[in-house]
Formats: sequence, structure tokens, C-alpha cells
Amino acid sequence: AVYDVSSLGNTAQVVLTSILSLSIANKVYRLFIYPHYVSPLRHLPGPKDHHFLIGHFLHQYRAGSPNEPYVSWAKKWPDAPFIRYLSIGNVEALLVNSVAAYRDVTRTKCYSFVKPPFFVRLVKDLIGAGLVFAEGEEHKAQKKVLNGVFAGPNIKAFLPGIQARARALCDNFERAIVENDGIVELTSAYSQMALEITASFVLGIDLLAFPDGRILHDSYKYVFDPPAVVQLLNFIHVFVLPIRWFPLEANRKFLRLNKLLRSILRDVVAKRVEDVKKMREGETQLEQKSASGGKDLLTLMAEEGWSEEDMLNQVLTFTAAGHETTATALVWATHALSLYPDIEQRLQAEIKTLTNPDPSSSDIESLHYLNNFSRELFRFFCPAAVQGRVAVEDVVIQGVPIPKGTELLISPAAIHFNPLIWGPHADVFDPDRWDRLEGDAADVHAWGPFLQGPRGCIGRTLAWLEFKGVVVELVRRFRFERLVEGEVRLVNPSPVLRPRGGLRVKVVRRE
Ligand code: HEM
Repeated sequence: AVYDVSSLGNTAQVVLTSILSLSIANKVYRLFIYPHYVSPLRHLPGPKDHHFLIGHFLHQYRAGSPNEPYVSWAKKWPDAPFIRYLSIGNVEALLVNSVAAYRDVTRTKCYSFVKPPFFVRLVKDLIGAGLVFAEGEEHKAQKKVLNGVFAGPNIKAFLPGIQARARALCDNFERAIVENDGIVELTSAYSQMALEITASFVLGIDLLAFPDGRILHDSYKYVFDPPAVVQLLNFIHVFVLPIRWFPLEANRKFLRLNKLLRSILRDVVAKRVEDVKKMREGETQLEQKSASGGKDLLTLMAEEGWSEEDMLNQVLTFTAAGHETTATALVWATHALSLYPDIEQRLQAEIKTLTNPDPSSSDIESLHYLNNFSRELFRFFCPAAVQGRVAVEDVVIQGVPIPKGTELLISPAAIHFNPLIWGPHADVFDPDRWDRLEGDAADVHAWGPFLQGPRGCIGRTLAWLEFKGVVVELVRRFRFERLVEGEVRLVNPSPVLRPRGGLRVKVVRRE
């Protein structure tokens, strides 16, 4: 048989050209036609000053903080349940803007949404495939078991360990008063302390006494909070081109420390499995229980018979989710204390009424003004700045039909600074507002630092006790003077509300 090869070439050319034309037509449709003329969301209120290709990405990227565009849009359309904007490629996104919409997205219809695939790609590799990334039934099953260590009595057992670490931090501040005129950088100081507390809760180890403690600390820091160049490389690796394997020093260091971190933690996991087995056989008591006060997460998982790989993923995730957020909240608390002397004095007067040198969790809980201060702090300086979601099915929320695949953004600050919810003084730091909440502000869904509903923060009770316990120790011994004039510059983009280049204050001993 004789084949006409040139006609095959022509067919291939025609097929290729058709595929290319279809793909270009699809891109043109998605970029210029669908969002502006077809989408059912196109009539929702929202900013129209987008770039013709990358939507509002530049507004987000160039903003002074990760919240700024959303807060300003929320002020412009305060009564809309959702505000529509465009992200890269003119993909439509909805900012959750009212208390009722927030309640539906985070609670009533929470499982109609999942974490966005780009977030999963960017972060899962770094912080392990733990609870944060589980969805649907898998999420419910994991959370049910893991909740076991977050019950009140178990969390309270960690308080003495929290207080001991807070006091060690205060001793460092005392040294800074002698050696450095009291000037301290808060983000690194609190981050180290919070990592020690988180490691004791998640892993059941005392990081300071742990032989690989320093290495663990440095690797955590580098992998979870990498320098800007590594962040950029991670971003390019996920979105543009897999460059993590390129022979660059930043890549090498990242991969080395990531591997080291996992190998140290793998050993901790394996040893715990062994310990739990021995304990079951009645040979030994688990030291970790007494060392950290209560039962740690790793021991719980080992007792439940989880696989070592699953345990490794969970401990990575929990440590990442637990320590930087709490440390950041403490940075802003110290900043607020330096900024508002009247509030600081009222807080100090209340804390002074504690007669017990080692206040119990109920002593701390009884401090009414501390509670108001803490709630206001998390409203005003919400540490977890944004949470993304994607609809996995068509869903109607507050009368808005949201098609499957639509991206949603939760910016707690957009709700926290909305004057229709929090009143005309929403921009004022006022702990007393918590004594006179009314209307929407009195709804739990108006306050979202830990996210409400089934996907809300599992570590909330620990974080709350840790935050307050540390504030009590700090305020007992010191007051703080601000060194930065004007607004604090913030890291952006960032999922956490962090001061750019850290935050320095002057620590002054109370007489
Ligand atoms: C001030 C401290 C903290 C803040 C502000 C905070 C905030 C949040 C927020 C907003 C979420 C929801 C994220 C999302 O769905 O996109 C979340 C989830 C989570 N947090 Fe926290 N968190 C804090 C402390 C902790 C601590 C101490 C731990 C554990 C030791 C922890 C572990 C987690 C985990 C595992 C999730 C995922 C929960 C789930 O998907 O069901 N967090 N946190």
C-alpha cells in the first residue's frame, strides 16, 4: 500500500490549528466576554477599575497591607452580601461582606466550599498534608479524632508550661534592659516562644532540652517563614515553572532544611509510636505527658494507630498553623499596649488584682477587661488576614446564585471594619465596645479571627489561653514604649498580618 504522507501532515496541521484556535477563542471568551457580558455575577456590586488582563491583582499586590483593598471595598458597599472583583486572568472572585453571608459560607454551607487549588499547591508541600487540607468527610473524620486534645481540661494542663516560657521571655527582656537600653525586636522573640509552646503541645517535646532543638527551630523558621527570595522561588515553582530543583543556593538551602526538618520529626514520630506500644504493654509511663502537662497531639495520634506518614503530615501542619499566628497576635498586643497608655493602665490595674503568682486558667478567664482587650485586639489586628475558598457545587447564598468553581475570599478585616456592623467608630481601638454590642456586631459571625463554623480553628482554645497567659506575664513586669512613629508598614502579600522587617519597641521595667 502506498500512503500519502503529505496528506497526513496536512490533517495534523488542521487538527493542531483547530485546537489552537479553539483554545485562543476560549481564552478570549474567558478574559473579555464571560466576566463582562455572560456571568450571572456580573451585576453584583464591586470595583470596576481592573486591569484588562490581570483584574484587580495589582490593587492587591501593591496595597499597603493584605487587607487594604477589601476594607476599602467593604466601606464602599457596606450592605452588599458579596463584593465582586476580578483576579488574575479576569477570573471572578467574591469577597464575603455581610455577617449573614459569612455565616452561610463558614457554617451553614461550609462543605459547599474547599480550599483553592493554587493555595493547596503552594502550601501543602511546605506544611504537610494535614487537617488544613482535608476536605468533606475526610475532614470531619480527622477533626473528630484530633479534637480530643483540644478539650478544655487538657488545654488548661498546658498553662504552667506556657507561663514558664513567658517568664523565660521576660527574663530575656530584662537582659535587654541592661544590655540594650530595653530595645527588643518582637517578631523573632515571640515566634521562638510560640514555637516552643506549640512544639510542647503538638509533639510533646521541650524544644530547649531536645538535642536537635536548635536545628528544628532554624529549619522551621526557614521552611515556614522563608526569606523573600525563597518565597518568590516557591511562587514561581508552583505557578510558572518547576524551578525548585535548579542549582541555586536558596533552593539548596531550602531543600536541605526541609529534608532535615522532616527527618528529625520522622524520628520523633517513630519513637512515640514505640513509646505508646511499650506503654500499652505496661512497661513504661509516657514521659511526654508529664513533661508538657497534658496529652500532646502526637501521642493522641499514636494511640489512635495513625500511620507514621499521616502523623508526620499533621505535626508539620499543626506546628505551622499554630505558632506564627499566635506570635503575631502577641506582637500586635504589645504594639497596642505601647500605643494606648490609658488602655494599658486599665489592663495593668486589673492584672494587679491577681493575688496568685501562678494564676490558673479560671483566674485568667475572670479578667473581664483582659477579655475585652483580647477580643478587640483580634478584631483590630486580625492575625490570619485572608482565607480563600472555591465552590465545589452550585450554591445560593443570601439570594446570590454562586456557580460551581467560583472563588471566594474571606477577609475578616473587611467585616471587622464595616461601619454598618460595628458602628461609625469601627476604626477606633475600643475594648469597651465588647460591653455594649448590639445588632449584627452581637452575632458571633461578626468576629472572624479564628474563622467560625466546622472549618474554624481547631487550636482556638489553646491560642486564646496562650495569648492571655503571656499578656498577663508581660504586663505584670513591663510597660512598652513605641519606637516607630506613624503607621507600621506591613508585609504584603501575606496570609498573616505581619509588620515588615519586624517591630521594635522599648521595654521598661515596672517599679
Ligand atoms: C492566634 C492564633 C491563631 C489564629 C488567629 C488562627 C486562625 C485560624 C484560622 C482563621 C483558620 C481557618 C483557616 C482556613 O480555613 O482557611 C485556622 C485553622 C486552623 N488552625 Fe488556627 N489559628 C491560631 C492558632 C492555632 C493553633 C495554636 C493551632 C494548633 C496548635 C492551630 C491550628 C489550626 C488548624 C489545624 C486549622 C485547620 C482547621 C480545619 O481546617 O478544620 N491554630 N486557624
